[in-house]
Amino acid sequence: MAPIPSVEDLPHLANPLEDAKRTAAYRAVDENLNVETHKIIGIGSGSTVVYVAERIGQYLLDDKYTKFVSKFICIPTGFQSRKLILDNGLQLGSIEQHPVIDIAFDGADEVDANLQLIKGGGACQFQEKLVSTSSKLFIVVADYRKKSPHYLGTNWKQGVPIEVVPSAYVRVAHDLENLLGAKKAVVRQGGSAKAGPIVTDNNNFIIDADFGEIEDPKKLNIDIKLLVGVVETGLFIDNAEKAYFGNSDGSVEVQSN
Ligand SMILES: O=C(CO)[C@H](O)[C@H](O)COP(=O)(O)O
Repeated sequence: MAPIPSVEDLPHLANPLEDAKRTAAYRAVDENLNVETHKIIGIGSGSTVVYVAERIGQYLLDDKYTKFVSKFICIPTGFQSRKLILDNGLQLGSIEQHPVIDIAFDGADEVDANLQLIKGGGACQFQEKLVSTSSKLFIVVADYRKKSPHYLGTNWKQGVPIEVVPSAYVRVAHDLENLLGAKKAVVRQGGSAKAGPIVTDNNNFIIDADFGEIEDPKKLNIDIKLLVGVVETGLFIDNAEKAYFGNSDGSVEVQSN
């Protein structure tokens, strides 16, 4: 028996930002996961959702919850999240087998006051969108830096991540700049870890398109989706139910519509 550690008694992590991420994730799980009624769980990608999987893994080890949590089927949003599920002893499933998800948790790059999101900093937004829009309840976990002071694009300056079919990247980048007014649309590179573009879990490329501050994310999302060659955008519209923002002082702000 390993009772679930209470959020208040946790030893500090290496830095306050990690503490903020962990507190947000643990509270999001504790306050939204219903072990008796939820069976199919979506697990997103990024550094904050690591603590979501960790918390659900703690429930699994607590005798009070084992019988429920051992029956959970967790649906990943990519390679990293598959590994998180397995490393925490949870059961892995696929969205083909479970197209309706009870609850999904994921991180975000920026969240506005209406709970519209930019996602895809980790290049997983297609599968993240597939999972979050297949979920009856979608909960965002983030640290305080992700809360937008105004429009999307105020804090997240890297641009809207857009997954594109590789052969269409020049055409899409051109259309983003010339038809939709992006200031810059660049194919994301692998950096020192890889020569050439990043290839997503679906074998596509990512274009980061800088639209500055985005006044109407709903319209922009539709406009981008209509471009030939676009697989999915990193604008998550009218999808999230709540966002948990962890602060470095240990407090958590919960935003809901
Ligand atoms: O969208 C994502 C990956 O594609 C991530 O959820 C987003 O980048 C947030 O990551 P982190 O929790 O590390 O800040």
